[in-house]
Amino acid sequence: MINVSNISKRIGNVQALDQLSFQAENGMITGLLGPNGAGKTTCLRTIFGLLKPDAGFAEIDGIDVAKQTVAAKQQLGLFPDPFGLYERLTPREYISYFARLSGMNNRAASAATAQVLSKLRMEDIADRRCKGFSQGQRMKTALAQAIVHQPTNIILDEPTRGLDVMSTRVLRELLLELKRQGHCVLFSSHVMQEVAALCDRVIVMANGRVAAIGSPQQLCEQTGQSSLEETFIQLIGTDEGIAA
Ligand SMILES: Nc1ncnc2c1ncn2[C@@H]1O[C@H](COP(=O)(O)OP(=O)(O)OP(=O)(O)O)[C@@H](O)[C@H]1O
Repeated sequence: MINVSNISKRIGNVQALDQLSFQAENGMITGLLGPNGAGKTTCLRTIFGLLKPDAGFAEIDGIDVAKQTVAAKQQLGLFPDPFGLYERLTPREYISYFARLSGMNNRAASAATAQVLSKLRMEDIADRRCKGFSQGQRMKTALAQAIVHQPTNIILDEPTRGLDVMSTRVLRELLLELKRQGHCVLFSSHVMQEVAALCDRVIVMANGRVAAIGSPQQLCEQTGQSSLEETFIQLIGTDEGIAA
């Protein structure tokens, strides 16, 4: 479970996060939806311990990220940019390298790598070099890297940005599978339909703040709108920077 409590963060002259609070539960997909500049990336970077909040705190399974960063990150996986894989390595080499970086010895890293390769049904590509991989194969490798240390929680920043339709579908299936396995999945997006199709709960963000929280259906009910598009426009005040 991820708990964001009253986080504020100023970057230069911009109040990127302004008393932001929400929870993302296990066994659910939670979406952070907001227009460009809403603060989504800043929020995820703070949860991952890359940025220190000016006020407030983020907890991963009850562990304060700023105070016990290493312990908190053991329960957290960050989905990396699938376009930045080490091309000369095979997925098995790449994933086990990251498993060792997370503190596992060679034997544990090999076992964890084999397990995640099987979990994501990647055995057929496990020992091929990543160079030349399709987007879907890259994405599976990137996701395997994020979850090889078996974190309960996974965060993804705009994971479908730049992906083709097929790869987007692969990623959606993978996220739903992680949810079924009881993981807490938190991802950011500015694509409305993606959030509506995948998320159990949506945190609508604008100007570093929570504009509304609820399931897609609850958000429609709250605003009295029948379409999500109208709902988000009403909540955020504009549709600029939000994609259908
Ligand atoms: N390193 C930085 N230097 C200056 N301003 C920054 C920096 N990082 C973030 N900001 C500002 O903080 C605000 C929030 O940015 P953030 O990247 O978190 O938004 P976002 O919701 O992820 O947007 P996008 O959908 O465009 O990626 C923006 O106004 C942005 O310009």
